[in-house]
Amino acid sequence: MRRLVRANPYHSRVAGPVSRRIGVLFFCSIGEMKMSVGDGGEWSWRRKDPNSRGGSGIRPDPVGDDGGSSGISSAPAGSDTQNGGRNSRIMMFGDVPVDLEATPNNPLFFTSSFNCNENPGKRRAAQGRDMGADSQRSPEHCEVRAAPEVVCKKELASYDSDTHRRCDGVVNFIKRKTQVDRRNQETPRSDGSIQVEKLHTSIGLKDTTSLSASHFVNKRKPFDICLPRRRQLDFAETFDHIEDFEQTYEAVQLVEQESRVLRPGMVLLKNYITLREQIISHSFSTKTFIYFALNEITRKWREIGIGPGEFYQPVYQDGAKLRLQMMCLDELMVAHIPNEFILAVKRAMGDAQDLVKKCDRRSNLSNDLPTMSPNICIINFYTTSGRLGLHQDRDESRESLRKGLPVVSFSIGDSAEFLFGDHRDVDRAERVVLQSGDVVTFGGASRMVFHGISSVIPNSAPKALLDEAGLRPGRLNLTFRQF
Ligand SMILES: O=C(O)CCC(=O)C(=O)O
Ligand SMILES: [Fe+2]
Repeated sequence: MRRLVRANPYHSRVAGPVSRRIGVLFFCSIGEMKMSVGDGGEWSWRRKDPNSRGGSGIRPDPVGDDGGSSGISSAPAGSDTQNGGRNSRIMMFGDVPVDLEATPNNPLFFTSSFNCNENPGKRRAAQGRDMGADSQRSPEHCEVRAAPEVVCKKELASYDSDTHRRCDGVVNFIKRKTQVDRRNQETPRSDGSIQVEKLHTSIGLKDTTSLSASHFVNKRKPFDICLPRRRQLDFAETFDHIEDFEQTYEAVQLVEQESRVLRPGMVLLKNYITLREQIISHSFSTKTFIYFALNEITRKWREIGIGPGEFYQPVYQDGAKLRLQMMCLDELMVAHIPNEFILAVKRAMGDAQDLVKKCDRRSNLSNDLPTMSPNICIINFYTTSGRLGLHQDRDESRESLRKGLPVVSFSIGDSAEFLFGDHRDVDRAERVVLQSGDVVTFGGASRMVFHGISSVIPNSAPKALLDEAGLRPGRLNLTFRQF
């Protein structure tokens, strides 16, 4: 772990008053802490059944009125018309070997985070916990959706024996899924299910397969996190403007400036990106992290958008559209996590650990906030109406969850209200505003903390970020994890 230079303005500001820190720690220590280890070990990012809302909480349940968590990307529909009514997007970088074990009970794509053949009552209860009206959707959705996944498993087996690396499995799989979707004709039936007829023989799908769950409609123009007509980020040019950017950026840092331990294992580094810049000038900095992130992500997004992985909007069997958008990534489009991101994450982790230690000298970091090596990066983009329901991040391996390896989350763009707590209960959750440049780390005793975004605060992004980088109004969030 690379250590922060100690003599820096950041450190004089990070810890905050002792009384306050103790208050936070005390409060948290008496809270009920659930450390349930769920389906760790399964790769289930963005593969959750959009109809299953909640489940074991593996993926976010976009708050309240949203259609649950998604496949590779999700975008709850909202009032934002600028992007066609979608209010969040997700994409993923990563370099994680994935063991794909598709079975009818554990299909790989769009699966629920709970077992499809599990007690339907239990599942329904889980779905209904905080999901609003849509929670009464039929649990069969999950079961019948196993069909294409089984097909894909077959495909995958042969794919694996090709030259492709095994770790491409997820992506290969998704590609197959995309092909299945394209080559099959879907006809709604009177009972609400969908008859799928094979149009292409090489896929290996049975002649007809019933699907009662969501399917793919409404292909749209690709989403771009930068506004139209903006030039693509040009690094050389960008660096010329960096001083201006920094000044403006700092000027709009409005709210609390103080980094602090939010609860055991959960650290907020305020205004971190800018502060880092004051300290490190000799290497890739976190200021450039913003630009780099935008550049990388925008580029990837565009690549993906024009490729086969277009967004689509699934529908319920009654025709209601899920309030999210999904995207399938092709293997060619999976990006490794740029090294610069990894460095920035490691530094942030080191600084968060320093803060924990500073607050409690007796802290044992390997328990309280262990170090992780990021190999997954999930990128969310929230437009100004975006939000994300309280959820636990439990998609990582059992081992990773058991060790409490932290999630490190960077915020860029508009500020947002971040909720966190021991329960999936908005009323009981604590709140903190995350601004552009803030980093939140949660591991150790907070690894399974419920968290979410209740709102994005419009017009709160650093102006320069919009002007210089052309970022669309909204919030970009990058979470790094170790599988
Ligand atoms: O946007 C955020 O700050 C949280 C994102 C998150 O919790 C997730 O992607 O799992
Ligand atoms: Fe999360």
